[in-house]
Amino acid sequence: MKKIAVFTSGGDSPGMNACVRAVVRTAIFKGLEVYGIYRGYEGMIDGEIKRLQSHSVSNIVQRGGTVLKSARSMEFKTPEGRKKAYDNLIAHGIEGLVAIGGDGTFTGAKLFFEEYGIPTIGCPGTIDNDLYGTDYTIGFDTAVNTALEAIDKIRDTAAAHDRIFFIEVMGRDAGFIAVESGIGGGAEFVMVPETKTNLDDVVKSLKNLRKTKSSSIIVVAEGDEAGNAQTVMEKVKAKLNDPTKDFKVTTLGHIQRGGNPTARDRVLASRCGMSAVEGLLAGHQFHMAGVVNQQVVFTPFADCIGKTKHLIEDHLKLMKILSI
Ligand SMILES: Nc1ncnc2c1ncn2[C@@H]1O[C@H](COP(=O)(O)OP(=O)(O)OP(=O)(O)O)[C@@H](O)[C@H]1O
Ligand SMILES: O=P(O)(O)OC[C@H]1O[C@](O)(CO)[C@@H](O)[C@@H]1O
Repeated sequence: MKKIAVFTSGGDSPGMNACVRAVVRTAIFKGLEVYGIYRGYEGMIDGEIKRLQSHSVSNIVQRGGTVLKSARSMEFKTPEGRKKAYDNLIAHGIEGLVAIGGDGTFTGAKLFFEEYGIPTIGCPGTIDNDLYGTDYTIGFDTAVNTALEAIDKIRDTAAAHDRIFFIEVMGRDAGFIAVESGIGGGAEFVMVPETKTNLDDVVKSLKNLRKTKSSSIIVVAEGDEAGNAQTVMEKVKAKLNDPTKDFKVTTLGHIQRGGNPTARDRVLASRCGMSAVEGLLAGHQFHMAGVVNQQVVFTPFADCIGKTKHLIEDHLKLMKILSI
């Protein structure tokens, strides 16, 4: 293998740049030519492919977002789009790919490999942490810390005004950000898509808490089956039916996706990037390079997207015990 390309796809996540840098520098170290594909699969289809040198990735390890840009490409979901992408890769002589993204990115990569046979290694780049085959995804730690900082600040107002705050964090299908920011931020309740929320329990717990605490923080993952933070707040407010209580909703939104990556994310990203190139050279073809129990592990895309990564049981237990 002489020429490889790297791209970032799906939602950007802090640490993607550190990962790109590691891919580029490892590839050069190993004597390979390395190319950057801009705007994910969209750029693969449009032929936005440029040779990268070591200096192309200088001064990016500390930056959020992605210098290669990202996109959600509808065209890549079509056979015609994928054929165009393949033709562009062949025109550039690219023999291997490193895809940095989440489960959607790996779903596309698996299909593309099955159709065209270009070896592809994935790096887990998503703030959601919802990928099987790695303990943590690149960007998750930064996102949790951003959410935590916001929760700490909101708590000041909640306490000063005796308010009940519903704080919405990201996670369409996964509650990892909600649970870890909830534990770290001392939330009274966390609502996540993985477990069914009984709103009567929330109300009961708020009533009990009122005897000892005058303010409360409830962290709601955006994909909770009971609804988003606004919907949940309205339902709980109606059930609690206490006009003396002041309810507020804060949606943290995309602030969680940006910012300088934490040390943990930079190290994880660098390690996954290096391992992806080593994996390609070792003959892996449709695997994600993740880190499990401190060790690099190559997991087939089919498992990364097909198997469920469960929330840590102890974290859920902690939420119950610590919020009394
Ligand atoms: N079934 C599929 N077939 C082909 N390509 C796909 C498929 N699913 C996703 N993709 C491609 O992968 C891209 C990235 O997927 P998606 O937008 O779901 O983000 P992601 O990788 O899951 O990241 P995040 O977790 O941050 O949202 C899609 O825009 C699309 O181009
Ligand atoms: O920026 P977009 O495309 O609206 O995507 C938002 C989604 O992306 C994520 O940040 C990562 O998958 C989710 O948590 C969130 O629901």
